[in-house]
Amino acid sequence: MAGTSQHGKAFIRPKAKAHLLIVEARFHDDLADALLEGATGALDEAGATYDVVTVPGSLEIPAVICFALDGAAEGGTHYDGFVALGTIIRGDTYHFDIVANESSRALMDLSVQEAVAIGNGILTTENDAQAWTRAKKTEGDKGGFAARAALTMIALKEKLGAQS
Ligand SMILES: Nc1c(NC[C@H](O)[C@H](O)[C@H](O)CO)[nH]c(=O)[nH]c1=O
Ligand SMILES: CC(=O)[C@@H](O)COP(=O)(O)O
Repeated sequence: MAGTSQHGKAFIRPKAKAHLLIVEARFHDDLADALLEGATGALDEAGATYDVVTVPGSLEIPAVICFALDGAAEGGTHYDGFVALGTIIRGDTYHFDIVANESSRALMDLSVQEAVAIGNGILTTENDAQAWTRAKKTEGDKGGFAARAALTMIALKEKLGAQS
């Protein structure tokens, strides 16, 4: 995979034990298993705890994060950060662009408008082969990358004194 790197120096960890929500889209089931393995492996390694919510497709992921934020405001579980996992593989129609662009846009809107720590592990690929290279924990490990990115954002929120 071109430009593969673990970007180790970019990652930091929160001081306290963090609790995250992984929101995984299972549109491509086997790839979802691979992404989840990477993400949970990275969170376990960091000593973080997590819940997992499964949705049908990547377009559903941002709304679930909103539900969790609403739930926390109503006295439910508070999550320090979120990991979004999914795979979008180009088909024959414009649908790919909608799912890829809109899921990403909504995650970015949430992260900057609501100051939410999110790691985006939604793959957007031309074909299955590209997706597998990126999803496998032993190769691109984009699930693990997204989890480490979420932990880094939680740590940066802490460091900069933002409300958790
Ligand atoms: N084609 C892909 C989808 N499409 C499904 C949508 O995400 C959504 O579930 C549907 O429109 C119902 O609201 N999702 C993926 O994650 N990956 C795809 O390749
Ligand atoms: C995300 C997609 O493009 C795909 O799953 C849908 O395929 P198609 O555009 O051929 O309907």
